[in-house]
Amino acid sequence: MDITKKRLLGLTPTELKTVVAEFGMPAFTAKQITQWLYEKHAKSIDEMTNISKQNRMRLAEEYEVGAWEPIDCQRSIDGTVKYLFPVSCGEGKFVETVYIPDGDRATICVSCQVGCKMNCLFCQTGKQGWEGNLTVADILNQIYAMPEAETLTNIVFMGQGEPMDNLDAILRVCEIMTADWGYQWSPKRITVSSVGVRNKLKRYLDESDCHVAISMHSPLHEQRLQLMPAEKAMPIEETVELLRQYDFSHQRRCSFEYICFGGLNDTMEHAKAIINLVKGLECRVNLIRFHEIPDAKLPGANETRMEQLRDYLTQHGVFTTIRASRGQDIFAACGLLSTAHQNKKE
Ligand SMILES: C[S@@+](CC[C@H](N)C(=O)[O-])C[C@H]1O[C@@H](n2cnc3c(N)ncnc32)[C@H](O)[C@@H]1O
Ligand code: SF4
Repeated sequence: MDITKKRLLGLTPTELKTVVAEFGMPAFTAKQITQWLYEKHAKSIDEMTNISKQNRMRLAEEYEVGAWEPIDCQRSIDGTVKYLFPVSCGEGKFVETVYIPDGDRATICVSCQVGCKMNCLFCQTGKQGWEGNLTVADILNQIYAMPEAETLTNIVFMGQGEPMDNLDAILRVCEIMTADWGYQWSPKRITVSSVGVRNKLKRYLDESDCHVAISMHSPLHEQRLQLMPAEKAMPIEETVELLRQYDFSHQRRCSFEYICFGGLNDTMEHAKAIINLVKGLECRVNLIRFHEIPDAKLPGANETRMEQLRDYLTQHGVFTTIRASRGQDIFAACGLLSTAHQNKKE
């Protein structure tokens, strides 16, 4: 990691062509670098052995690959691993990234911001406040430099931050992950989660084929507003109305995340309102247990009511599952990520 150098990671073939042209190198060098980055996952310019030694040395004067290793990791008893990655959006800043193995699947939960502006009442990242947007290289690096990178089957943008608030970078990462010249992943393996942000969500839906997950948490305007200030700018009804304009009946999936707060948002009134809200939209609902955070006086999930909610919604045509809480013992579960402490320490 050399912060005085520019990073190749995150650049597209077109951008790499500009870079090599500036050095007076042949245009095909851009293709070679693209392959070293996104097919062979080289960690250093020196590994790019089909580029002449002299050109590698010239490139390395200004650039590095930019694969920055995690500086810390914590392991949960359930196999989940939480990494602490350095990022470039401000001195001494870090984000957390979670590796979640599950049978023959392995999911990475990626962060896109240091903290978050959205200030949801129940979220530890929200409590941190916003400290900066990650660059494309910072986001991609969490996948690139994760020790388990080769085993990954799925990516979820459900770590720190609101993806629609850093949309250019998110779209670029999705492009690199799915492009023929990139990782060549199917968009079906990537899910971007959002609270719903006006104009941005539409742009994401238009410009990407990856799945979308919307954090609903209440179908009722007043209650959602209390839990999530973002409801003011883009009410859940408007979000659903927008989603109705897209086709989720084939490859692309639309899901809603719903944290269960016992007695607060898991009643029959809520169940009926959810069914009414999503009527006619091809979607599924994921119920999540509330992972308690300090200073948020919200009730934990009631398991029985959660199961009743799941069954009622499913019986009424809204396929619903309960998401397993993973990595709770190392504060890696949904909504528990925060780097406020590490950032300050630095
Ligand atoms: C941390 S957010 C990041 C993605 C995006 N900002 C969003 O809100 O959808 C990922 C998911 O974690 C959920 N979450 C946040 N705080 C939580 C908590 N304390 N317990 C359980 N889930 C939580 C969010 O509502 C969201 O569905
Ligand atoms: S739940 Fe998502 S949008 Fe809300 S504060 Fe946390 S990270 Fe931000």
